[in-house]
Amino acid sequence: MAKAYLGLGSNIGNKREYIDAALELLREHKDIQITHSSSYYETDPVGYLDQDSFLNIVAAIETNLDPKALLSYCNEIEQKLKRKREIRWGPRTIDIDILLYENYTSQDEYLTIPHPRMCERSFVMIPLYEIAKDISIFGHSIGDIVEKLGQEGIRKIAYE
Ligand SMILES: Nc1ncnc2c1ncn2[C@@H]1O[C@H](COP(=O)(O)OP(=O)(O)OP(=O)(O)O)[C@@H](O)[C@H]1O
Ligand SMILES: Nc1nc2c(c(=O)[nH]1)N=C(CO)CN2
Repeated sequence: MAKAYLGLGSNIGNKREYIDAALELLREHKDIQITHSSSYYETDPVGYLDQDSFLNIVAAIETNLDPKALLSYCNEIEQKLKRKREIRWGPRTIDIDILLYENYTSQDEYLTIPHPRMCERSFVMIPLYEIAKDISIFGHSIGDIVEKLGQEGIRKIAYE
């Protein structure tokens, strides 16, 4: 089994329902177990600013799928939940990114791991830090990365 971390985000419609539906579809796969999931965070949009705030979480999984098969299942979930690609970094019902997959690295356009923009995104790093306090990415400890990013534009939501 390989350990991987997924970043999930939604900013259209009932954002929490989309995130929860994606988690459920991940759970339904026989080769994926969700071991931890972070709190939900309301986050200001990054990259393309003229859109609603996002709901973001990070989930830790154990999986027998290889990275490409995992990506293709994540894409399948995005399609099921009616994700449309219209504007780069624009609004979406659901987005699932593979952030890390064991010590695996890959750099092709179809799949780059670690996710190339993760370290500059507080909407990824803060929830990731909540469930993975001891990891390092590109030789930097996650605690240092999170401290540098700060807490601006991200608010933890206290759902029941
Ligand atoms: N680690 C990764 N996780 C998910 N998709 C990836 C990854 N690396 C490359 N990709 C590729 O990126 C393509 C575009 O993904 P997507 O439309 O979700 O980008 P985005 O979420 O809008 O932007 P960003 O990549 O900055 O998060 C996907 O079709 C996928 O093949
Ligand atoms: N706050 C926030 N901003 C984003 C997000 C996201 O999930 N949250 N995803 C993007 C493309 O992956 C672009 N911008």
